[in-house]
Order: sequence, then structure tokens, then C-alpha cells
Amino acid sequence: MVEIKNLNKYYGDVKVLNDINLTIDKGDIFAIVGHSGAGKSTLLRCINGLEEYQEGSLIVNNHEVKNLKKKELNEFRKKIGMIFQHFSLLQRKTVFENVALPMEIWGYDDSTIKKKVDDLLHLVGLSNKSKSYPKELSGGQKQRVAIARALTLDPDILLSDEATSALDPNTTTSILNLLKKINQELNITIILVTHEMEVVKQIAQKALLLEFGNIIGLDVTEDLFLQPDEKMKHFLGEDEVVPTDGVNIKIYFPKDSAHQSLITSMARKLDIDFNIVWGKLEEINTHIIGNIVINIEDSQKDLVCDYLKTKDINWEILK
Ligand SMILES: Nc1ncnc2c1ncn2[C@@H]1O[C@H](COP(=O)(O)OP(=O)(O)OP(=O)(O)O)[C@@H](O)[C@H]1O
Repeated sequence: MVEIKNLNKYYGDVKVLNDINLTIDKGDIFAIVGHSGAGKSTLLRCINGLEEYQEGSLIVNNHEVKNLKKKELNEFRKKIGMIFQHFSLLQRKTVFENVALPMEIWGYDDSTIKKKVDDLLHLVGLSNKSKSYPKELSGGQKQRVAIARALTLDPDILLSDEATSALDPNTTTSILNLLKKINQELNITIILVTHEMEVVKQIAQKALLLEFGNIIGLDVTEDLFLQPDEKMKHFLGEDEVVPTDGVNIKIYFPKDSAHQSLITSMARKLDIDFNIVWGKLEEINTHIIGNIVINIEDSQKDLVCDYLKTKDINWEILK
């Protein structure tokens, strides 16, 4: 659906995307994550042809985007919906008129427009607001209108640029649930840009981490969070505070074993005590994953390591 190879993008002499390689499959919910200025929006805008790229290949729906002529680009963009942080609704138009706008521009007849807009307002839960104006709606409702509008031309892909960044956590969750429903019921691929890790954990099946235009992580979301490498830890701002005495061991629980009693079994089996330094469990994309850090005496290190090696589990000694 989207295939990017060795993509480089410059603004003037400044390289803002460096050697980007990735594939997004049909039906994926794919997150592009990074701090401010990382190049997330630029990458999203390259995908729908709003930005040019100078080197490499970017194929969307079997089209090399930079080769599209103006007329082809309009047809191409018809199949890509987009939503934004600040909703981009027209204040003087009603909810119905806002949603209808793309179809009017493309010259659909009134009865087709009415049916489509009514169906979409039903899908996003706003049938009773069709005559309201944007200023009469909450932030979450405005984003629902924007989502309905983005779906009017039956896109294959929905691009979301920080669509939940202006919303409170509960409203964010309700919008993410709506996006999941759209992904599942309409089989629309969703590519979302966000700086919020919670958004990634709640919705994305795969995520790309960008830093200064470089890919520093690209994986299935659970795997990115389950055992983050040094770059990812730095990115997440997870500085590990651990005791300076003894040996600190971090044990990762993948999705299928988060509830197993590995730690207590180990204590019983080896007949040793150890301190639990810290640990956490969290829900990522409906799976529970987690990790725990234990502190043991130096003399117990070999015993514990030998035990852990017999288990099908990831672990590391923290330096
Ligand atoms: N039109 C432009 N002209 C020149 N430089 C630009 C332009 N747009 C973005 N940039 C620069 O490109 C880099 C990437 O910007 P981009 O907006 O893609 O980052 P981002 O990760 O989306 O950040 P944010 O989360 O703050 O929106 C930044 O250094 C930015 O200053």
C-alpha cells in the first residue's frame, strides 16, 4: 500500500528526512512518532503528495508520488483522507455542509451527497448535530465531523496529523476507538503522526520512531515497548534509577506471559531473597506487557542467570 525506499527530503540545503525505508500494508494502523521537529508531518505530507521529495522512491497505491501530474495528483488524493489537530472546519457552514464539501467539489449530485453524509454522521455518532455549527460542538465532536468529512470520497488511506493532540485523555480514547472502528469496518489503512506515546500504545499495530529525520526504531508496537534499546529508552525519557550495590536484572514479560509467576517461582526454586526495585505492566494494543527490575547479591548472579537462561523470556543485566 505504501512502500518507501531510501527516501531523502530537503528544505533548501537542510536534509529533514534521511534514508527512510518502510512498508505499510493494507489495513495497518501505523504510527509515525517523534519529538517536535523530527520530520513526522513532512513524511506524512510526502505520502499524499503535498511535499516533494528529492531522492528515493515513495510508492502509494502503486503510484510513484513524485511522477504524478497535477490532474493525476487530484485523483490520487481523492483516495487519501486527512484529519488535523485543529480540525480545519469551516465555521460558517453547518456540520452537514462541512462533511458534504469534498463531494460538492467533486460534483456529486444532491441525493448521493445526502445519503453519504447521513451515513457518515451516523457512523461517527453525530446524526443529531447535522444542523449545528462548529462553534456549538466540543473538540471531540469537531474531530468526529472532520473524520466524517475525510471519509466522504471513500478513501483507502486515512492520514491523521496529531488529530488527538488538542483533546483531553478521555476524548482522545473515544476518537482512537472511532478510528479503530473505521479501520476494521471500512478496511481503511490509517497512518497517524503523533508525539504521544499513549496514542501509539492504544491504537498502533506498528510504529516508526523518527529523530532528526532518521529512523531510530521501526517495529510491531509491542516489541518496541517490550524491550526498548538504548535509543528507544532515551527517546521515551526512561532513565533507570537502580541500586548501586549488587546486580540489577531487568526481566521483560511478553504478551503471553505477563501474568505468570516467574519471580516468585524463581525465589522458591533457588531459595534466595531478592529486592524488587521497580516494575510495571501496561496495555499495548490490547495486549498486556511489562517488565520488572530485581536486585540480587553479587554472589547470586550466576545462579539467577543460569535459571533465567532456562526460561523462554528476555532479560538483561543493567549496567
Ligand atoms: N516549509 C518548510 N520550510 C523549511 N523547513 C521546514 C518546513 N517545514 C518544516 N521544516 C523543518 O523541517 C523539520 C521537520 O519538520 P516537521 O514539521 O516535519 O516536524 P514534526 O516532527 O512534524 O514536528 P511537530 O511535531 O513540531 O509538528 C523541522 O526542522 C522544520 O523546521
